[in-house]
Amino acid sequence: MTPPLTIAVPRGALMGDTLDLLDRLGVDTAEVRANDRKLLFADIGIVTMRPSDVPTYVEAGAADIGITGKDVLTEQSEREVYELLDLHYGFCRMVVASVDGPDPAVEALRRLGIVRIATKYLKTASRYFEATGRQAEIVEVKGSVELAPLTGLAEAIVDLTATGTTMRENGLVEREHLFDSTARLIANPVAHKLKAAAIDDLVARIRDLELTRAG
Ligand SMILES: Nc1ncnc2c1ncn2[C@@H]1O[C@H](COP(=O)(O)OP(=O)(O)OP(=O)(O)O)[C@@H](O)[C@H]1O
Ligand SMILES: O=P(O)(O)OC[C@H]1O[C@H](OP(=O)(O)OP(=O)(O)O)[C@H](O)[C@@H]1O
Repeated sequence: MTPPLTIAVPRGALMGDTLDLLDRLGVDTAEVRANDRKLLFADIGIVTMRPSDVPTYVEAGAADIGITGKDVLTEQSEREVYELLDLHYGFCRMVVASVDGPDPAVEALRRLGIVRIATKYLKTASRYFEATGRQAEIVEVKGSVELAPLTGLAEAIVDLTATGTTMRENGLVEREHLFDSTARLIANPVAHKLKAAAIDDLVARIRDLELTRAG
């Protein structure tokens, strides 16, 4: 039988909790867990991908619904997807950080009137510095952002932190907090109408699970 919904499942940090949630909803995810390189599981309606690709697939209708971080949705705010639920896992914080001691970002702004910010989150960072009235040159890096202020590539970073371990091990301290992020359930707007019964049922069952766990 064809599954009623196709769901975009994030790989990486959000994958374990996402598969645990799907298991609790009665989807048997054993095949996904056992196949690290396989991407499409048509029999159970699961497609796996990088979290930052989830909004792309859901907006296009290649997946009816998907799960990704609020950080990803904030960065890709132009995507036409509906955010249906906060799933309360994948907790992390978007912050500005720089090396411990006198803040090099403050110093750069004072001396040059501009600060270099390294980040994977280009729009989030540029919007934040614009909104706070500071001139920033946003330098794109693809990962391990914490390296940038240690090497002189930038005075500060905009990045996620969860336990704080990565920042601590690299001698960085949090300077500003932009927002908290958790995993969110999103839906394609057309699927949300055409498959309303299946999506409403899923949302209700996730809410029930949360109530059961809270109680
Ligand atoms: N340390 C963390 N603890 C908890 N959740 C995190 C952490 N880091 C990131 N996340 C959440 O998990 C998502 C995916 O992070 P992960 O590092 O696994 O992917 P990635 O390889 O960086 O993916 P992409 O290339 O799509 O950005 C983030 O967008 C965020 O919502
Ligand atoms: O506070 P912590 O618990 O140490 O987590 C923070 C780290 O997690 C994320 O990295 P990720 O694993 O996504 O790797 P990345 O460098 O490729 O983004 C984030 O970019 C930090 O580097």
